[in-house]
Amino acid sequence: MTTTLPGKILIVDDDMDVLRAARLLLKRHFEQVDFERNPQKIPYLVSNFDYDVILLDMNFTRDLSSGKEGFEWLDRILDLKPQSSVVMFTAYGDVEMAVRAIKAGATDFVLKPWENEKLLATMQAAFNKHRAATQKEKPANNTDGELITGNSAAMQQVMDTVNRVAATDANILILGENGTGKDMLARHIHHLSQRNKQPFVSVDLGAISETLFESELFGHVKGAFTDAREDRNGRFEEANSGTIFLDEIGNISLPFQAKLLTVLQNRSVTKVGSNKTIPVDVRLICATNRHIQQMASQHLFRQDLLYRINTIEIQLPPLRERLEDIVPLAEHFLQLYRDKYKRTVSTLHESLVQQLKQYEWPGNIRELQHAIERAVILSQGKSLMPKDVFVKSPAKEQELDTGYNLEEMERTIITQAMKKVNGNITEAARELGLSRAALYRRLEKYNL
Ligand SMILES: Nc1ncnc2c1ncn2[C@@H]1O[C@H](COP(=O)(O)OP(=O)(O)OP(=O)(O)O)[C@@H](O)[C@H]1O
Repeated sequence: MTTTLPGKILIVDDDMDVLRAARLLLKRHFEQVDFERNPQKIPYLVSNFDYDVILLDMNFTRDLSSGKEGFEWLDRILDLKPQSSVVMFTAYGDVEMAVRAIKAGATDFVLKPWENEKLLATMQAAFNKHRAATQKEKPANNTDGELITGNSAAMQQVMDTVNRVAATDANILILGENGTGKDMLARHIHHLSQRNKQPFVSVDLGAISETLFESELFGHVKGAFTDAREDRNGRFEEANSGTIFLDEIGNISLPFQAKLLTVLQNRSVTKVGSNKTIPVDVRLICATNRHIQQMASQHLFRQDLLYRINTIEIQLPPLRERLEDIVPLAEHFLQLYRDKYKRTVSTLHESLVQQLKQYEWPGNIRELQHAIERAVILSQGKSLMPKDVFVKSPAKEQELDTGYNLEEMERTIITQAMKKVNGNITEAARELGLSRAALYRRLEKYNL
């Protein structure tokens, strides 16, 4: 079972190979991924479907490298739906063009040929941003954000620490696998702190390109680079007198670690293109899913920066080590989505409770949340059953147990090969001894 975000994605590109490969990757992480070769269809699609993120090519056929068409379509999309999250897809590593696109309202950009991880991280960040922006419009009684601590000893210990340190200004480093609730805990700490009337600014460092790092965090002044037409505050200034949450801190390069350290030591920022320092008063919370102590001992993460950020270290346990919390969390999500989707399902069936505790939950709480959301949407009875939640039996996923049905065997082998190479079509085709085109045909045939 892979983690699927409940998002709708649209990819618009005139290159069919790009569309297929990007869709194939994103389909495994988002609920719905549509694609379109003809940009003229954009107005119809954007007006009629609520897309969370649109991945938009900058250059269609008319003028191959100026990006002009991409800008025109970006404008059109934002006219139709100003809240849209648009990620620009460009084959030309032109930083100026990317910065211009972001100034024109795009959320981010990705260069072609892309790295799967990078494209995915960018799309997930754009999705989160779009959901955060649109959720602000929901009524205040929305309970999406309620923190469930459960009964496990591991979580009790975490909450003891949180309650003791939240009101102080101590810097906190939250460690834990993906989906364990680091972001949610950071917000909770801010909420318990004396700064809770001030801003909480969350920055996903893993999703910011190196070229935009400084400008995004520290701001820039007019004229600092082409298209910097006005002064812009960075995220540190936005967080002034509140809390700044730096997520994926383990992902930044050594030169940027040095820049960040300077800001933390001096408690001031300098905008790109300026030499004036601006004092900032922020409480710092950082998070990472990486083994940061080990990175420090391998000189991949600066030890002095680590000392700065981990005054208090909180380790969030993975869900498989919080077995007692699985049912309270599942029940919480059941209520949440039952109300949201106006369904009648009200309990977890006993057989499901057993399976929920046996499954490993590699995607942690996020995976559980999405599994319950999908199950509630599809549910028909009063109780959620194992088949509603575990679309495939988790224990059998790895096995090649298909009898002698050739088509089934081919499907299974292709699925395993794709998994092994993380969805890289060229490598999978090589593994399977097929051409890329032959592999594409089979992926389409089996709807993989
Ligand atoms: N204790 C909790 N109670 C209720 N929901 C939770 C809890 N912890 C996490 N969630 C939900 O699980 C999802 C993932 O949580 P969150 O984004 O905080 O995890 P994360 O560790 O920051 O993930 P990543 O490392 O991938 O950024 C969110 O939708 C959040 O609402």
